[in-house]
Amino acid sequence: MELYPINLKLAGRRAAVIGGGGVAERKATSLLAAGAEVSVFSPELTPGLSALHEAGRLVWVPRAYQSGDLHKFFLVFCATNQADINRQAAVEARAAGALVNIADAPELSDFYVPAHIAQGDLLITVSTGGGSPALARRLKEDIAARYGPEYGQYLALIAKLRPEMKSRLATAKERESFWRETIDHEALYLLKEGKFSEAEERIRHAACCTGPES
Ligand SMILES: C[C@@]1(CC(=O)O)c2cc3[nH]c(cc4nc(cc5[nH]c(cc(n2)[C@H]1CCC(=O)O)[C@@](C)(CC(=O)O)[C@@H]5CCC(=O)O)C(CC(=O)O)=C4CCC(=O)O)c(CCC(=O)O)c3CC(=O)O
Ligand SMILES: NC(=O)C1=CN([C@@H]2O[C@H](COP(=O)(O)OP(=O)(O)OC[C@H]3O[C@@H](n4cnc5c(N)ncnc54)[C@H](O)[C@@H]3O)[C@@H](O)[C@H]2O)C=CC1
Repeated sequence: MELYPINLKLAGRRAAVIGGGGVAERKATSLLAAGAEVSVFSPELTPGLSALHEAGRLVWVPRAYQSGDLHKFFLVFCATNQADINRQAAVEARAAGALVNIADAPELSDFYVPAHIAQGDLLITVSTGGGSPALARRLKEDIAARYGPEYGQYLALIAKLRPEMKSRLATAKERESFWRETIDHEALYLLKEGKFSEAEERIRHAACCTGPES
């Protein structure tokens, strides 16, 4: 089935994770990284989830999931090792208006979590449509080796220039061709070498030599 790719803003949004095992920990960790308010319903937690709870990063409801638990959540992850409980919780969550991910039932889920790498605001995701999470993970590792932190730094520099170029270049068409032509491998190389000010200088120079008059 064709999936629709979308990157969600989760700051201040509530997410529930049912279950406290390894899968729940992976989901809770990436939710927290995106700024979600996470509640975990589970009689037990992995050491990693316990540490997050002790650090005040998430709410732990220390018991089995009960019907009535899932009001007012934007996302719900059903990640216990009990297939029937996961399905029951999913039905309740969806009826309450949440989007639901069921760890052991892709076919019943509203969305899948892709493998991802983040370098600053650069986010690269890999999905196999549920066909092979192991392949998604392997591709992610290959991509992470190819696109290092210098890409996040480069993005931060050119993102800063965008408002300026918007006022300098009058039409969307001009801006489009400027940005398409401006990806600069030399600047990326300088960033990789740790030469931040040289890279910034180079990017600024390319931008300042462009304008309606040039
Ligand atoms: C459908 C989906 C639903 C969802 O969870 O969103 C789903 C479902 C299932 N995964 C299972 C197993 C494994 N999952 C992983 C790892 C990851 N799984 C993730 C996502 C997804 N997993 C969604 C589809 C994503 C896509 O489109 O490909 C990643 C990418 C993201 C994340 O979880 O954060 C994360 C990589 C983290 C990273 O980046 O490192 C590994 C590998 C490993 O751990 O090394 C294994 C063992 C090897 C294998 O099976 O491939 C099983 C049990 C199968 C069984 O019982 O045999 C099911 C259920 C089923 O398939 O029925
Ligand atoms: N989607 C994915 O990425 C993956 C999914 N899976 C599937 O995900 C499920 C969970 O896997 P793991 O975390 O490895 O399992 P696990 O056995 O380590 O953890 C299960 C957790 O669920 C809790 N639990 C059990 N009954 C509960 C209830 N009624 N209410 C609340 N919590 C309850 C347990 O206390 C435990 O913390 C399995 O069904 C597995 O097949 C496995 C690997 C990856």
